[in-house]
Amino acid sequence: MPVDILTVNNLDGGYEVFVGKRKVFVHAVDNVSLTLHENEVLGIAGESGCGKSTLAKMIYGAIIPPLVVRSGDIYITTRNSANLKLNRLSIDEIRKRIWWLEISYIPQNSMNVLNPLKRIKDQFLNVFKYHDIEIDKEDFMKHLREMLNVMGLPPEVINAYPHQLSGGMRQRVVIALSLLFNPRIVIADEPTTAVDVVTQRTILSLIKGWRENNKSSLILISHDMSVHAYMDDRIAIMYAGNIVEIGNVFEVFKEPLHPYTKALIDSLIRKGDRTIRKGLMGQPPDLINPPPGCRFHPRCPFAMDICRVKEPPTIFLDKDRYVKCWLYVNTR
Ligand SMILES: Nc1ncnc2c1ncn2[C@@H]1O[C@H](COP(=O)(O)OP(=O)(O)OP(=O)(O)O)[C@@H](O)[C@H]1O
Repeated sequence: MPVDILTVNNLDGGYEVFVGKRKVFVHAVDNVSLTLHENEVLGIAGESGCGKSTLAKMIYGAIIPPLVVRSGDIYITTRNSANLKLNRLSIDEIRKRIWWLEISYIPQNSMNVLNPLKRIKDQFLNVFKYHDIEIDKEDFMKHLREMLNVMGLPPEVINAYPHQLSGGMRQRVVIALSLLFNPRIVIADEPTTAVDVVTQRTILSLIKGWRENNKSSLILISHDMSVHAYMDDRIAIMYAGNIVEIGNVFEVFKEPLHPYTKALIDSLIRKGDRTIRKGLMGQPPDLINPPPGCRFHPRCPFAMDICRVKEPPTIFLDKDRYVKCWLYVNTR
């Protein structure tokens, strides 16, 4: 039985913003529940704007206005086996006890987060200072060289400034920084979208290798289904703030249940196939005013009357596989 190290229960939230003088709520994460197992890659897939990054920020505890969490709980089991309710901790406790040590976050476009005025070694040193961790200079340099090596970077990078490195190298430096203290959980938000495909493959392989060696868990956010096919153990499919399907990646690719999952998989280009892939018709809904019933119904080729008025229930096939769709009610 896999051990759950992170549990998200009915998490709900979004952005409180003004449209003109009117305050509105962008409901980006709608009642999401999921678990993350020890030593696994859980992918989160879905079109741009479906709430993947918002969910990641909420799990990480980076709740900065206008983002608000309206309800739900997040539990984490730390490396010393403490069970913590993350959303009960103050931001200071999260900073000191959780970030970098238990959970690291690689944000979107992270190659741009490095301080342009500081050499790479000083950026690593800052993380030690931030956590009040004293380290002998020689041990620090040794650890730094090791971390850069894990990410396939030469030792010369230590003394470089960010502008002296290519985009792919900066990206790998940021990933090495996030792995500095061997966190139990890494959340990587589109870690390779800003780099070319060859660099993308290299970076994904390096992350994969590091994770397998350290037996850490990875939440991997990407809109690219081929990245998920390569990296994931389980995959969660997100649509308009909901997780509409979750399951073992092989099972989901072999037998997708939700019509949205089917559409995402059908849009993948396959070797030797020269036909133009049909994209999914229509646009994701406005999350200020999402459609009633199933949020996917306006684009769903199988929509029934009930889908237009009532939110579908979550149907569990087993503990780790569920689908949120009326098509499966009374049929399984
Ligand atoms: N700071 C913000 N203020 C208001 N709305 C926001 C903010 N950030 C994101 N949103 C909205 O929240 C919704 C979910 O966005 P989110 O970035 O989480 O989606 P995503 O699936 O990660 O997409 P992408 O991959 O394009 O970032 C979108 O409608 C987006 O416009």
